[in-house]
Amino acid sequence: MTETESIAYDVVVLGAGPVGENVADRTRAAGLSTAVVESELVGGECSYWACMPSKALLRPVIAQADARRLPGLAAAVQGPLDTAKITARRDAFTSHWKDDGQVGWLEGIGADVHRGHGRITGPREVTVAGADGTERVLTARHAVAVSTGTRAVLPELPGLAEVKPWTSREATSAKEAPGRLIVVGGGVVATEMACAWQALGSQVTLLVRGKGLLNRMEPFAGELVAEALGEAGADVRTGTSVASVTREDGTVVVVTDGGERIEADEILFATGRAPRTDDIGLDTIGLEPGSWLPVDDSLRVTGSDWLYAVGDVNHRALLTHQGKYQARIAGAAIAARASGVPLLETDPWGAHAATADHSAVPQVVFTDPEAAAVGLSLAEAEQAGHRVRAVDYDLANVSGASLYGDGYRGRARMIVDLEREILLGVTFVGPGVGELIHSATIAVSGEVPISRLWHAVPSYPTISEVWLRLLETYRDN
Ligand SMILES: Cc1cc2nc3c(=O)[nH]c(=O)nc-3n(C[C@H](O)[C@H](O)[C@H](O)COP(=O)(O)OP(=O)(O)OC[C@H]3O[C@@H](n4cnc5c(N)ncnc54)[C@H](O)[C@@H]3O)c2cc1C
Ligand SMILES: NC(=O)c1ccc[n+]([C@@H]2O[C@H](COP(=O)([O-])OP(=O)(O)OC[C@H]3O[C@@H](n4cnc5c(N)ncnc54)[C@H](O)[C@@H]3O)[C@@H](O)[C@H]2O)c1
Repeated sequence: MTETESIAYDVVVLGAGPVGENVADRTRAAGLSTAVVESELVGGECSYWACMPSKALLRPVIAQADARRLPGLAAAVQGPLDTAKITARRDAFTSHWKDDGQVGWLEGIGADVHRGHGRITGPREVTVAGADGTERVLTARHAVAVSTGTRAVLPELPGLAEVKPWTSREATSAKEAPGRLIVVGGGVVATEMACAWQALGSQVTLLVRGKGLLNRMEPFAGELVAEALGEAGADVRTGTSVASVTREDGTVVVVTDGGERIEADEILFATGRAPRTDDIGLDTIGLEPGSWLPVDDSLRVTGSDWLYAVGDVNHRALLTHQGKYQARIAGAAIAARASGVPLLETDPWGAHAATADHSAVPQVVFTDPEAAAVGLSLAEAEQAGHRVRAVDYDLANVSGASLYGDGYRGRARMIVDLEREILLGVTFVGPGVGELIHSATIAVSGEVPISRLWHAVPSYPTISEVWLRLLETYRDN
């Protein structure tokens, strides 16, 4: 028989990924009693099957590629990577898929962790079904925050389930490199995982249905990454779709839309994400199960005064750092409303408005070379009706870049809003540029005028001197 317990809180957070954890952090800091519901591991996709394990796999790959561009060091790093040691280090970064540390952290801030599958069962009510058959009804005096994230989407190909394809979960947690790996997709997961597993010992074939990789960034980002993947030995095929896939005697067999047959040991589908909202009780409150949850800038779901959707699940920006930013804002908005503040600071850039989601989202793709961007690309800026100029610079001509590695290849672009003389977007592609993007994020989110950027002097000889070159190029052309 099911035993039901009922507990009242100020706030109930559904989903304890990085975003749910941060909502709880802020509501607890405001003195609100907070329950956090988690059906798998506290820490979410990011900690166990996404950001952390993928970057732990990629870090030695990038370090080796950098070292190979330095005479005197290159010879010392010619051998293959030690995949077993790298996956062991990756396992340590995922705490061996145990969440005691993160549970302890949540308990340390005074949040109650409820393990089990949570479903909304009415206004301000979440029912948690525990694995042991228990049921707890959690009621929220002020807010329910949904931060249930996403899952991988697989294309509808007949017999795909029998092939047992990899999704991002298997690609980030595999113990060994498959001899041959087909990667389907041209987005961030596909390019990062193709780069990682090619270097870790697989022969990778990347099947991209579109014209190129990373198509949300400036076109040169995908071009430079594709070129480097090819040089690393991967077979990058653009304009290629999977017509059928089967597993024959253990071997994966893909037939492409062009009729080519490709064999592999494993196949990874990195073909996008869907919201984990199909089984969280949205129908009980008049919302569509399986849909992304649209929100206002305080992260409150359209039409509701108690339901918030934070992180991946609202589809604003599927990135951990951006979800955590939203969590800080949602937590502050929940706390302000709970304390009866009559007017919230919801104007652009106010304390209760996730304004950066619209105009200043940064992202780093951790491939060799790295691709990093913030704000709008040229195409996005033009589409939005801005009068803009794209200013380009070849990173190879920056002293700091040529010192960084011989034969340095990279490119930078800034998008100048010609009306306001501020930057709408910046993209850097090249080895070592990931750490540069925050300078651009400050320029874009701060709407720093070009006239003032001249006074932000980059140190010599760093790759950051590209800032000076971009300003000179803008001034002189
Ligand atoms: C391979 C890969 C690499 C990535 N690398 C990066 C990166 O380098 N940098 C970056 O910024 N972003 C990266 N991302 C994106 C990043 O993982 C997500 O943006 C981030 O995890 C979103 O956090 P979240 O808390 O919204 O959701 P999630 O991390 O998905 O967490 C949601 C949590 O909710 C739980 N949950 C779901 N439904 C229920 C329910 N009904 N009841 C109880 N609990 C539930 C889940 O178990 C999960 O723990 C990567 C993504 C992938 C796939
Ligand atoms: N370093 C990072 O910041 C990082 C790393 C990984 C993932 N992420 C985030 O996670 C999210 C998910 O990434 P993703 O790469 O899974 O999704 P994505 O939406 O970025 O890319 C999906 C790719 O699959 C292709 N595709 C979709 N359906 C297909 C089909 N049926 N057949 C062939 N190709 C198909 C698309 O054209 C696209 O190239 C992204 O928003 C990304 O920003 C971030």
